[in-house]
Amino acid sequence: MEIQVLDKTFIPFIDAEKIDVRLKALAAQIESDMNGEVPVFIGVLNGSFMVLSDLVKHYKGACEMSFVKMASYIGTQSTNKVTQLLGLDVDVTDRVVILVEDIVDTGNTLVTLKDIFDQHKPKNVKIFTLCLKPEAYTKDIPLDYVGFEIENKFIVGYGMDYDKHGRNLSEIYQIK
Ligand SMILES: O=P(O)(O)OC[C@H]1O[C@H](OP(=O)(O)OP(=O)(O)O)[C@H](O)[C@@H]1O
Ligand code: HPA
Repeated sequence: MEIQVLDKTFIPFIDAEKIDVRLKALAAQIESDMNGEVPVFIGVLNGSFMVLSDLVKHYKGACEMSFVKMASYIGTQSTNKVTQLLGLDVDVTDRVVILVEDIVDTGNTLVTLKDIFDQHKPKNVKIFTLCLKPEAYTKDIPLDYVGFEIENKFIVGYGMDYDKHGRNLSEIYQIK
């Protein structure tokens, strides 16, 4: 059934059961890749709150988790855009970090995040994303765990917003 979010109409795209089945499979894959390591799952707010929660429920091994948020602001010079990481409260030195995203689109967010995390000298940074738009992603950071490769159309729900709305939808919808 079509839904309306603000001024846009969306159609059902990935249902809750399909998301759950995929997360369960990926959690098992991560577990088998860990070889006894205790990973630190790091969700990137706001969008990743649902996916991290549901992913770790399927992860049966030992793990830690936390969330971070990117903060972009204009510096003293109007062209000087600075991006900062807020909330990293785990020492990730020599740890296996799994960055958890709801979506990788252009990859701009990911490039900045990966740079910041690398400065903390982790053993390894792996990238998890529930959705990937391969036509839009032109960066060369390898994506280790991808839930769904999707076409280059705007989606909403399951944590993802359209102008701050629609994050609470339990399924993913695509713009009509
Ligand atoms: O690959 P990109 O083109 O960089 O897009 C992906 C990013 O965009 C969204 O976050 P957003 O910055 O909208 O913040 P939000 O998570 O609070 O919605 C999403 O959660 C990713 O972090
Ligand atoms: O398609 C999208 N939907 C919601 N948020 C996003 N951030 C990047 N791409 C998207």
